[in-house]
Amino acid sequence: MSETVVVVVPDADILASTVAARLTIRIIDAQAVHGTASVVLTGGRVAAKVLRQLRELPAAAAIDWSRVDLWWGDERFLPAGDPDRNETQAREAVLDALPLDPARVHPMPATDGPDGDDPDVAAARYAAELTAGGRPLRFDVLMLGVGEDGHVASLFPGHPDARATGVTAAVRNSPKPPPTRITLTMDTIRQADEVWLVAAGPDKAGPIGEVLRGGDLPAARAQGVRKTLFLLDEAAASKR
Ligand SMILES: O=C1O[C@H](COP(=O)(O)O)[C@@H](O)[C@H](O)[C@H]1O
Repeated sequence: MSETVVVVVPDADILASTVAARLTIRIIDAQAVHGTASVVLTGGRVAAKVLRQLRELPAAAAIDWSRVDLWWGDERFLPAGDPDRNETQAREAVLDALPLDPARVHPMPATDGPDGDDPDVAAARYAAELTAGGRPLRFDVLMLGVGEDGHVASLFPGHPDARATGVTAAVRNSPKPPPTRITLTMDTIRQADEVWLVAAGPDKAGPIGEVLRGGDLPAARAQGVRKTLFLLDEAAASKR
């Protein structure tokens, strides 16, 4: 039975530092239990703040970064290095400064990658990477930002691609730019041990309130196998 916990802290800066601290401990604990840790990163403003905080956290020195697998929950389908790519933002925030094993860093394909600008083939390539060698879809922690409309990853409310099945999906005509994206499906998100929904600011209060009241938004269906954690600042939690 999955547990849902709501944590509210005063503001976005404190949220970023507490999420970074939780992530650090979660990775250390996962490595103690099974040697490695698998983390799914999200894009968006609060995610970048969380990653930047990792740079400042003394406890992060206890992580063996060479045994961390990094995946992404969604990606804006743009050329490699584009500043709007979630990967680029994560690299700039902290990844480029960490002693990661490049073979364990798994960005979603870019439009100038091996499949060109075909998002279906790129999404299929990522699904194959996720399941390579019969690897089970299991993540220690999967972080998600929450859009003003209640989207998570690139699963937008009412959008047909949000109902995609399989491991990953290509998204076209996204209501939020850029229009073409790659995303984990909801089925894949729900394979994570822990799902963390991280939201800050008054613009997130409406969807967060709706989700916590059991509304029918993608963010309401994003639940972990063991735990679903809402990590909010007071503004985002103000319409609970
Ligand atoms: O486009 C995206 O937006 C959401 C939310 O971003 P935010 O800046 O409002 O926090 C993000 O979770 C997603 O990964 C990203 O592709």
